[in-house]
Amino acid sequence: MKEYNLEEHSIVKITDEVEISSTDLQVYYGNDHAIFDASLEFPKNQITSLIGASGSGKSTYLRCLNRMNEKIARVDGKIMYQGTDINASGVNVYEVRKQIGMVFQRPNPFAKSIRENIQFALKSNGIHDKHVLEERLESSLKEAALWDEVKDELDKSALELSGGQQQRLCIARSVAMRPQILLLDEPASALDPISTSKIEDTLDELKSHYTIIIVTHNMSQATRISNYTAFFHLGHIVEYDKTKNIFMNPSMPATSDYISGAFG
Ligand SMILES: Nc1ncnc2c1ncn2[C@@H]1O[C@H](COP(=O)(O)OP(=O)(O)OP(=O)(O)O)[C@@H](O)[C@H]1O
Repeated sequence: MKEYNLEEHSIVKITDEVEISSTDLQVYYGNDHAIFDASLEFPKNQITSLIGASGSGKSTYLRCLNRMNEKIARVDGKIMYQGTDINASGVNVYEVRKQIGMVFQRPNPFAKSIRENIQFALKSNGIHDKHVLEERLESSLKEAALWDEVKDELDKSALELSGGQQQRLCIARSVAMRPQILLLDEPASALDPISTSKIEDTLDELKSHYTIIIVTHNMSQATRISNYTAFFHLGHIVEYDKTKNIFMNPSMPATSDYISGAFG
């Protein structure tokens, strides 16, 4: 692979309202420095894609945004959300994760009914009113575009759903908590093209209510769904801009080489 000057980068300041941002974020796994000086601002109610070759640090960075890394890595730097640094002492990690939900690469529903998958976390958070629980069940499944397919079998095991339906159930489970931000780590990479397209349509609908940050290896997907894109290389954010600029007119040689398939 060609060597690039990683001291140089091109990161736009966004003009839209910022929902969450990182400043000079560093992540270390033991002695390995995995993320270098990552400063980014994410626009509210829009979709941002994180792209880059395998091992470039996309998932590590994403996981920092709701403190999923804190047991496995050392994280320095600030992540500001609603005026608070989420890593500051005294900040409750469970509250952070209620506001900033996460959907993983492999669908991971609980081995419970569809209804329980949605209502379990709500009940654990003190919501026991049956009317509220049923309303959240229906609204979340509708938001994740799954309601019409499952409304007559809500007590069926989630494990009997297809992979694509399971992933939409995981999205519904996240939105049931009424977060502000949804983080998704390659949510469609294990799915067929039709299920992928349904997930993309769902995300497009969801962005009017949620700020969405998605890791994807699929550059056509980033082009189709995201407003902004950040390109990662060897733990550095090399370029961040509106998606159309990243793909039509990249500023940095590494971005240009990556999107034209020279490596990755
Ligand atoms: N739990 C971990 N322990 C130690 N090192 C890790 C851990 N997770 C990731 N790394 C290292 O951190 C670097 C970034 O990995 P990361 O998974 O964030 O990259 P990525 O761009 O998301 O890759 P992929 O696209 O393959 O998922 C890599 O060198 C990886 O080996």
